[in-house]
Amino acid sequence: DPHFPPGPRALPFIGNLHQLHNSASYISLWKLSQKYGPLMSLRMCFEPVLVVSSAKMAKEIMKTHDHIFSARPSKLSQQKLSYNGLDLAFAAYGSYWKEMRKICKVHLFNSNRARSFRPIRESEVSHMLGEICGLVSASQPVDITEAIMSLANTIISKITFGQRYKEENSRIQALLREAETLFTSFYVSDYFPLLGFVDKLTGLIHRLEKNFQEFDIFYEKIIQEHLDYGRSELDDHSEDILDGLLKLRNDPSLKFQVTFSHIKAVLMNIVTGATDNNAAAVIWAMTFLMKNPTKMKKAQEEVRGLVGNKGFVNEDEIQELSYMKAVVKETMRLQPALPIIPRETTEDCNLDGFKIPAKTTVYVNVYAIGRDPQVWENAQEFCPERFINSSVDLKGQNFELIPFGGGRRMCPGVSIALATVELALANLLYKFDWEMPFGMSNEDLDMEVVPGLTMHKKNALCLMAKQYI
Ligand code: HEM
Repeated sequence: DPHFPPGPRALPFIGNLHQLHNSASYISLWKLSQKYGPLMSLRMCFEPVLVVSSAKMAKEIMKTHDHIFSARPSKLSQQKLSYNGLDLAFAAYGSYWKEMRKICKVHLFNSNRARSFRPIRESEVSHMLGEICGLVSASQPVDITEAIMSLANTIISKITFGQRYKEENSRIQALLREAETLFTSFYVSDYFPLLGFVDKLTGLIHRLEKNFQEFDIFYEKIIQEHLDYGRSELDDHSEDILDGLLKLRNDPSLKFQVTFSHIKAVLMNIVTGATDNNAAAVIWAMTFLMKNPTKMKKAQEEVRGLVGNKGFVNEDEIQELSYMKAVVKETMRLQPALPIIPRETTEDCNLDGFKIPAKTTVYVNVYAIGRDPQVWENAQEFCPERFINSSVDLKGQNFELIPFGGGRRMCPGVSIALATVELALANLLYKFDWEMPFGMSNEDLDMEVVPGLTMHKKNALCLMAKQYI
């Protein structure tokens, strides 16, 4: 059809399932887009899918036609784990989502609140540095992956629930891993409703139900603890996100009554959306810097020059570290934590001369856009310098760099995320000199990715540290 963007041939029945649904689909789609162009059509079984792979087209759908491209495809696993779309991330686009988004923006993710978590971030980063110092004294290697995952977890759980998960930590970790797998599994019922029994036979439905129930018990317990202790009346503790959500239950100005299910659904978004993405950014940044020792040195000189012998980089100082911030942007350009953003059209739309029908699934390939040779010089190279004296930022206005998405559905947690990522990275660079473990060179460092929702480094990043200060 000449009205439709071009694309690779679809197979009978499954369509382009093999290209769209595999552990590195962002890479296979990026390669296909080099042949078929920045707007490409495929089929997921019988459903049409539009893949967007250039900054110019991302701007068309996230700015010019944002109101048409702001729905999300509705899939079984997401609906189940989001209490049937009572959350923000998977809610159907419409008045409910708008109100929920407003509530979250005003009450949960505003910049005042992001700032109020500063003491939590600073004390947890400091705690992590202490642990690493312990390993240094014992001449032990540092598992950066583990250190950063544990940091991201603790910070998000303290921000959200006001406490660590404590004894539940490993159980919550396992639940999160399982949720990630369930989010990215292929459900026959999503594409062939009449064959839904297949998902029962494979055990997926049972696993989904179990994961949902276990998370539900966990949220319920934490909610009860918050209510029982009358915590919100204690003035010596800063309000966590759950306190903020609980207060909304009796707010007459809201367009709907906030129930425990709404609250649990939003908690799910934060727990699954925030922790891993934050951690991945720091781990990849350290990996890139280890592979590029001159850039590592430059980043370390910047932070050490600024902070001197004070011993810790605080959040005011972070704002001065333009090279370190450029390292974060460059990392997110090359290894965006969420390489593909799913959207769906709500109406027919003309796009670049093509007709895109309503209810088309849209995949914005953030990974491909970050490597678009039309906008990025030496696109494959890790070069933070490209962001020095550049106005390109991560706030969703520069469509060549959209690791947090853009438009009305953009990530609302961007300030909370960057605050954690930058503080952790700056302190790792300031406090230690990093080397490969004995007998290894930086060429042995791989960039392999684990299949899943977040683009995680597959093999743990283990390094030797020498204390600088
Ligand atoms: C480095 C860390 C993070 C990255 C890379 C990231 C990335 C993203 C992306 C790409 C989207 C989809 C945006 C779109 O459709 O245009 C998104 C949505 C979302 N993110 Fe994040 N995120 C991060 C951290 C966080 C944090 C810390 C929170 C909460 C505290 C959060 C909460 C959400 C929510 C609730 C949505 C759904 C918004 C909606 O559909 O209206 N994220 N995120």
